[in-house]
Amino acid sequence: MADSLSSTDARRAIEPVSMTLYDTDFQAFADRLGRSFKRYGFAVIADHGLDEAVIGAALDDAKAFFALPEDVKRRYHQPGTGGARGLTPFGVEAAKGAATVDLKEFWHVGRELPEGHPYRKYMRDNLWPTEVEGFREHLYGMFTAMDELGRKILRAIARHLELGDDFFEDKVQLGNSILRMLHYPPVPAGASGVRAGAHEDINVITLLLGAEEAGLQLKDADGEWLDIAPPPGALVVNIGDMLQRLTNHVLPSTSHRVINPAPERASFARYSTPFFLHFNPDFVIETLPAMVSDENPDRYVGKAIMAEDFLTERLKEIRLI
Ligand SMILES: O=C(O)CCC(=O)C(=O)O
Ligand SMILES: [Fe+2]
Repeated sequence: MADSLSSTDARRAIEPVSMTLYDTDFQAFADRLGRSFKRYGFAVIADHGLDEAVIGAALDDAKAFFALPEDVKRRYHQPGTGGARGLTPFGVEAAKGAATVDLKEFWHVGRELPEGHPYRKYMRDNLWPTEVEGFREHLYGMFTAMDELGRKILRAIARHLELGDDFFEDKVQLGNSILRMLHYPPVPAGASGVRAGAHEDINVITLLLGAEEAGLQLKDADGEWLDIAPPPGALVVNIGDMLQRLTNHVLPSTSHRVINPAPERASFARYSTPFFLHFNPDFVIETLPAMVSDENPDRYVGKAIMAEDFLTERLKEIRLI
């Protein structure tokens, strides 16, 4: 019998693009990726090449941290700071305009900058729990790996948009990017709220691992919710609002959510790890002239905004500041 919560049919499932094509036929990779983004706002990348040991170590440490007693975990919560670093406890974040909070807790790792760097005023120091050995090394290793892969993927997006392959490099190389280690605990029967309410990501692109545990859905152009069911180990990538805005919606930022598990998976936790790749804080987001046409007039005339100001506005909306 059809399950009304899982609406994907095979014809509409996102076809994975293999990262091996990146080296053998970059243009073909860029085109396939670009087509998927234009169609769904999402792409699925197989064979991403991230070191499994790096991913595994970070994930094990995150699981160990989330298993600590609540009062210990809460020592790493800094209320009112945008949740930029450390723990955001269960029951704090809510999707923009949502009535209920999301059924999740998460840990944020950000970029580390040398003493005296001008961007330090935008980036707080990371927090590192002393209870989990190796946490700092493993989590920052994962941050660095995701940051590099994200910049590599942006080269393909730039190729697809015909901007010059290194277009994004000097705009994101010190971006205010965030690695989010997410924990969705088991959902008790009759729980109110959802794991993650419908939202769009704020940033440039998001790289997501761990979405093979069911629940992630995107809202298709016709309003239908489609399951995103990546093959094991694949990377899900989506366009965020900042890139949608820069490209005048040529690349769409698509609404997505994580629905609660089916009864047979309700006693399982879900762990996923989005990396939110951001622009450098002082990059000004202003419609690219090449993305404006008669059919697609500039949607943001006179609305140039610095990446950091855009982020602050949006964090207020999701109750993080
Ligand atoms: O957990 C997931 O699969 C997606 C999470 C997500 O969309 C987010 O944290 O922005
Ligand atoms: Fe998201």
